[in-house]
Amino acid sequence: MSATDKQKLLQFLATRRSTPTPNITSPGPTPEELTNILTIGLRTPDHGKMEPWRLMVVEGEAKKDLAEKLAKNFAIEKHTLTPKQQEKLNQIITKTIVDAPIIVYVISTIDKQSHIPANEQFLSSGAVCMNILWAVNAYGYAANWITGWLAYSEQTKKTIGIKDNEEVAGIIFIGSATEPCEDRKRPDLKEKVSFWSA
Ligand SMILES: Cc1cc2nc3c(=O)[nH]c(=O)nc-3n(C[C@H](O)[C@H](O)[C@H](O)COP(=O)(O)O)c2cc1C
Repeated sequence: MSATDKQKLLQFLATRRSTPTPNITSPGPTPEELTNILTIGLRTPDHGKMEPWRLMVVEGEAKKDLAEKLAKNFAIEKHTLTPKQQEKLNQIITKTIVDAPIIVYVISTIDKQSHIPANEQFLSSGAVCMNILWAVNAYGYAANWITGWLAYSEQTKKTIGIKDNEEVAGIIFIGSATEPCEDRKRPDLKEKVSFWSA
């Protein structure tokens, strides 16, 4: 890799950021780009080569079906959420799901009998989510990784076909940003990094 390419790559790594879900709209990746994004997503560290994850893509008409089913579940379960959570979810169910061209569910498939700890299997799914964000952003598209009720509602898990040994690690909304977004406050290395000494 040339020095210029390295600089460009490092600049990308240093500045990549998510886009708020209400600001994600069309266009999204082409089918070929999506295949590359998901391939990069699954090129992920995985203790024991277990591949303890699967991906479910929701796009096109399927998003409308999902939005309708989620709206029904939400009506039943929303009393368990704070007013602020309800407002945010309502926006996602009624608008963002329809606006964002592609939604990817990253599902952790945990083998509890394995000698690889369950939390390591789940961590690998987190790495898949992060890799998908890198790949989406590298193509110049916008994305956001969310969970909350959409990932944890028992009724919704049934709706989308999450099995007993599975958990949703992330729901990645993918598309283009309606407007440039400000970066958020980033961690202070002095607070977060220490150097161990005996
Ligand atoms: C596991 C996980 C779950 C998240 N769930 C939500 C969520 O439900 N709602 C939300 O507004 N943000 C959620 N976030 C935060 C968003 O992804 C946020 O946009 C992100 O932290 C921004 O960081 P970035 O700009 O470095 O990508 C979650 C983040 C992670 C890692």
